[in-house]
Amino acid sequence: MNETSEKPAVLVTGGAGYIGSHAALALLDAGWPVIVLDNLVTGFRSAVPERATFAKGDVADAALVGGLIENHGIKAIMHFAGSVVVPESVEDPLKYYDNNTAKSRALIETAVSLGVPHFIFSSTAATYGVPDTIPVREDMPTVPINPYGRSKLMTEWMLRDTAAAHPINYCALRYFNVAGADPEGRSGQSTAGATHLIKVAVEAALGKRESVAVYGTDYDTPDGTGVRDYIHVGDLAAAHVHALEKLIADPAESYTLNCGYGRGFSVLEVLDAIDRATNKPIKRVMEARRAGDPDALTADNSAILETLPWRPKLDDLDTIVAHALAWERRLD
Ligand SMILES: NC(=O)c1ccc[n+]([C@@H]2O[C@H](COP(=O)([O-])OP(=O)(O)OC[C@H]3O[C@@H](n4cnc5c(N)ncnc54)[C@H](O)[C@@H]3O)[C@@H](O)[C@H]2O)c1
Ligand SMILES: O=c1ccn([C@@H]2O[C@H](COP(=O)(O)OP(=O)(O)O[C@H]3O[C@H](CO)[C@@H](O)[C@H](O)[C@H]3O)[C@@H](O)[C@H]2O)c(=O)[nH]1
Repeated sequence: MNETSEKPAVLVTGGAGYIGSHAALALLDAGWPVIVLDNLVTGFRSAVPERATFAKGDVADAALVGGLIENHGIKAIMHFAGSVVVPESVEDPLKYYDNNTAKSRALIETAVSLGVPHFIFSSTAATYGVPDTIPVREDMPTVPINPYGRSKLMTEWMLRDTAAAHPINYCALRYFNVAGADPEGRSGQSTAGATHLIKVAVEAALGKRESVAVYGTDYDTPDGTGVRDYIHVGDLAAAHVHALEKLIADPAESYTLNCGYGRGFSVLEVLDAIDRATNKPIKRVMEARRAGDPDALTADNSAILETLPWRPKLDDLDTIVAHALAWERRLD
């Protein structure tokens, strides 16, 4: 029996990027044919798995997207394509409202017009802003504090309203802090000029940066540095495959789910883990707080655990760091 031929192809936008390339691998491993659509603005052609079909282009190009949907019999879209740098969204908000909001609207419209029944969206914990209490639940207020978070929240709203009006269901996955790399070394984060803590710190550990800035040591946390819920990109990719299966099984239901482990690590704990892994201390430079950073942000993940058969398998900080380091070494 050929498992692959039984499953319809999935359109993965942003599949040449960090998280999308891991999701493409997870889909292929589970027997789903994958069509990657990416304009390579921040992604890499080499990150697209060999077993996937690649189309270079923009998610707002309705003729291109429509052709892919019709030619490949697409029944589900996983939408990772977007702009992801929070400080840049403050400096250039219209770029974010264009690439994340307006272009998502165009993609959703193409999906609806061609009857694509399922849509999975990369949302973010940034939709919560600075929550009053942690761990944060999906039904708590969404008050984003930057254009990036607002650009993503608006797309969640468009999906909610569209699913109420048209025969399409969706799953918005709100990622917490994504880190690590494919355990088999097939993909990882190659982003140029990355700002994410674990990526920056493994670059420093391997001598690609002088030091790591610790942004703020006076937060209301046990050691004074910011606390975040780091989720391994492999577990996150697996959650997408489960979400797809759930949308197909329950076509009348849509979901908004936190993707995190429900526990946090401080900046210093992350740097300690990397020091342990390399047996060499990274140079730390204590700096002022970065604007807009909450003290602590962790996920209440009971909804995803109740809704999907997803279970974390790589939820260990040392594992996340080891895989991030292994990928960073391969980039040399
Ligand atoms: N990295 C994180 O910690 C994190 C956290 C929460 C949410 N997210 C979301 O996850 C998604 C993927 O993020 P990532 O970290 O993999 O970023 P990334 O930059 O590595 O990937 C984004 C990909 O989308 C492509 N792209 C951008 N605009 C496009 C367009 N208009 N048409 C076609 N392709 C386009 C880029 O070339 C790139 O390959 C984003 O939507 C992001 O907002 C990421
Ligand atoms: O060089 C650095 C980078 C970060 N940090 C701190 O490390 C923590 C994590 O920061 P970072 O890795 O930049 O992630 P966040 O700012 O928490 O935001 C990420 O996680 C969000 C979800 O929570 C996503 O929406 C965003 O896209 C993504 O940038 C924060 O306390 C930062 O202040 C440092 O101290 N030094």
